[in-house]
Amino acid sequence: MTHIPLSLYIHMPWCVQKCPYCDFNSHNIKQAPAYDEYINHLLADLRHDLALTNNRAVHSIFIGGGTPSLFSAELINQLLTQIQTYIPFEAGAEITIEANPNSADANHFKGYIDAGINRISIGVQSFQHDKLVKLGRIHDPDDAINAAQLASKLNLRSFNLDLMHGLPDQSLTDALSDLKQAILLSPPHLSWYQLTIEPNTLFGSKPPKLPDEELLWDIYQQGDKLLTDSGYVQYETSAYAKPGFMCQHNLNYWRFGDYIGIGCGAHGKLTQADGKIIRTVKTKHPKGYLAGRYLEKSYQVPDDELSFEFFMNQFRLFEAAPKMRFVERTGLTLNNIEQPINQAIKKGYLSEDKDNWQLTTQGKLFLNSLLELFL
Ligand SMILES: C[S@@+](CC[C@H](N)C(=O)[O-])C[C@H]1O[C@@H](n2cnc3c(N)ncnc32)[C@H](O)[C@@H]1O
Ligand SMILES: C[S@@+](CC[C@H](N)C(=O)[O-])C[C@H]1O[C@@H](n2cnc3c(N)ncnc32)[C@H](O)[C@@H]1O
Ligand code: SF4
Repeated sequence: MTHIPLSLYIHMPWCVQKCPYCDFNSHNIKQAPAYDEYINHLLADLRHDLALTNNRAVHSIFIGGGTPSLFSAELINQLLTQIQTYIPFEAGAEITIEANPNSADANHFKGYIDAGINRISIGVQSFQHDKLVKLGRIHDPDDAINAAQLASKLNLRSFNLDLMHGLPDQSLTDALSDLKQAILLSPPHLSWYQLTIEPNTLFGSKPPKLPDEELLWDIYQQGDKLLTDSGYVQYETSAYAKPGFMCQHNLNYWRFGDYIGIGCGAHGKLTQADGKIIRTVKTKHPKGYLAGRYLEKSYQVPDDELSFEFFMNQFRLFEAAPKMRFVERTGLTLNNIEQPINQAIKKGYLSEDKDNWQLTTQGKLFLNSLLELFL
């Protein structure tokens, strides 16, 4: 177990304004406390989790939200400096912060790099003004272009642009035009999400009219081809990267690695020395969290759910899956899954060689049926 990489996720739960499609844990900035107070709570929260980490160093860090770029570079510096007094970072650890693309937030970029950040993920969503308005975004296309250009000039290892497609009133040309603009900015990583309507959002209660299935399929097919022709490799349904620039933090989640989760609503997964896998869930609402009630619950993943959980994560990735990774990260043996694996191969969802399993095109298309075999 000592070989399982350990990541750290840090949640910053405030935004200037809630976007009508967003179901992430974010709250209005008007209710935010002094940000340095929150930093102190994050550190206290981390101290409680240290007992579960078995003295491992941190392999990657992701500061997500909400809108982490509301935090000044000075506070991010304090946070990362303090964390290192508790837990060492591996040499070359990827350290990402998410940023909204308005100029105030972009002004923080340079200071973030001085604080140790080496990857910035910018929430662009679209480069078309009318789409941004429909999405309730408070930035305009030029802000996004400026933020991306700034990121590309700074001494970062990588930066990412988040784009969404399947937007209200979006044509194929609109969607491809967003991608073309993104490609011109040459981000090493591009996340391209299809807009989903989430129940607990404004769009959930008042759904906008979205492109029909046929158009969505065309957007996906042609967008994917455009990205591939431009040198991006799709390594997960929504994740594209130039070779060598896959997101180490997300890769660790999907390879069933371990992670500490601190901050409002953050999730963690921590394998213990005896092989038990513990999941932690932190208090979602800032009110409870700021009162010092960090941990909402923690529980052990039952043995009979481990293989499903492993494959649900691993098969999001299109890479070959090493069989020994299953053994190492679940503590189970290959005998435990011989029957479902053979069925998956028979149905054409998987192929295998001595050391690896490989998801087939059929497997990608019928992922749910494949995963059900492990229930
Ligand atoms: C937590 S948000 C982070 C970034 C930052 N707060 C921002 O909005 O710029 C992560 C990303 O998830 C994507 N996302 C959020 N809600 C979505 C939805 N309903 N459907 C598809 N993608 C969504 C957006 O691309 C967003 O940038
Ligand atoms: C949807 S992903 C976007 C990643 C981005 N596209 C990139 O490549 O950098 C990030 C979001 O997922 C959520 N998230 C990630 N890890 C989490 C964890 N351990 N606990 C709670 N939320 C998490 C947060 O809302 C975070 O802002
Ligand atoms: S999409 Fe980003 S800015 Fe909008 S509410 Fe969600 S976390 Fe906040």
